[in-house]
Amino acid sequence: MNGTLIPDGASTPLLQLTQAGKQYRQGGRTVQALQDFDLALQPGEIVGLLGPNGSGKTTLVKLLTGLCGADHGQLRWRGGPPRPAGQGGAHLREIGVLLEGRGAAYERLSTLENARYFCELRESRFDPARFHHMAETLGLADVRAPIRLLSTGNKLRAALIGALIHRPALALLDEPTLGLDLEGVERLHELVRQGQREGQTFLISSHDLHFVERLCPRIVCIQQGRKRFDGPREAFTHVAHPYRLVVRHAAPCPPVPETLAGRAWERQEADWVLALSDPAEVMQVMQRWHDWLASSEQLQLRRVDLREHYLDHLTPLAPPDEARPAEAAQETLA
Ligand SMILES: Nc1ncnc2c1ncn2[C@@H]1O[C@H](COP(=O)(O)OP(=O)(O)OP(=O)(O)O)[C@@H](O)[C@H]1O
Repeated sequence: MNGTLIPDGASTPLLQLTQAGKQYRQGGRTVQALQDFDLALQPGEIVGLLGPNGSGKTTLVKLLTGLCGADHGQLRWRGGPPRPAGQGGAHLREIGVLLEGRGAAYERLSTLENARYFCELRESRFDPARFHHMAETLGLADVRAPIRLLSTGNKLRAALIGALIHRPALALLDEPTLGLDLEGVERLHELVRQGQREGQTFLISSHDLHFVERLCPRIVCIQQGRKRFDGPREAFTHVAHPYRLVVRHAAPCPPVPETLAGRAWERQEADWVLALSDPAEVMQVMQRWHDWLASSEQLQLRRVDLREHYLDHLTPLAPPDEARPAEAAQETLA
């Protein structure tokens, strides 16, 4: 797997969160931001945290950094005794955090002064060589200008340096690509990989699917405060039936060949859509229903992309007793 450090599943987790829960009050209403949330992070892992807006990602990051308390749940750090989740403690010095694309940056200071300041705050020695190497890796040239005068992308670079300068064992990066240009994203990749080579653990929350997919061997998906997926990237991106045959046709769809067990045409607006596994299945359907396909208004064959697959993962399943409209509408030509 591209030469990166593969965590040993049997080692003691750097961090272990169990059964964490957090509610907020919003006016007269209660919002369950996190529910029964378990998470173990191994040393040297890069984990991508995905979830729609309001799913609880930032709450999780805040809870791990003691910025918000938990209603219940426990946290262990380096296999130590369990403590109530969401509390402060000495371990916080070993954590670096970027929250909602912002982080450790006082805007009246320069990037250099800011990094020094945050090192002192965490009782860590400031290493000028590391600082200049980080600035160079991220492509930030003017490290002496006040941060408030920098562009949005460069403010983010300054905040990343402030968050990571003290070599935190765990880096929590919430939306680290917000406002970064393409080159900046590549450079951030490099910075994270360098950190991983030094044994750092990263939990990266982002809406940038391609960034997460390229960088993170493990994906955690959260929806409505609950964990919906936690596993290897390959399992997350694996699609059993990756091809979509999309047919625009006024006439009813034909029956699905028996060999495509369990699958059905789905009605998506004006189109009939069938999920297929491989080119052999595509050819089978095309040969069998040649005339129907040939008389269609439009015919398209495409592969499911990560975005679509991600939405499928996160779309709540319809209750079993609720017939899906496409299936209900399906008729046969036979
Ligand atoms: N301080 C707060 N007071 C009240 N409700 C809050 C507070 N912070 C978050 N929430 C609510 O908790 C839920 C989870 O929010 P959170 O910010 O953790 O989600 P998120 O996944 O980070 O969202 P986004 O992708 O939009 O940043 C949302 O319903 C949000 O409205």
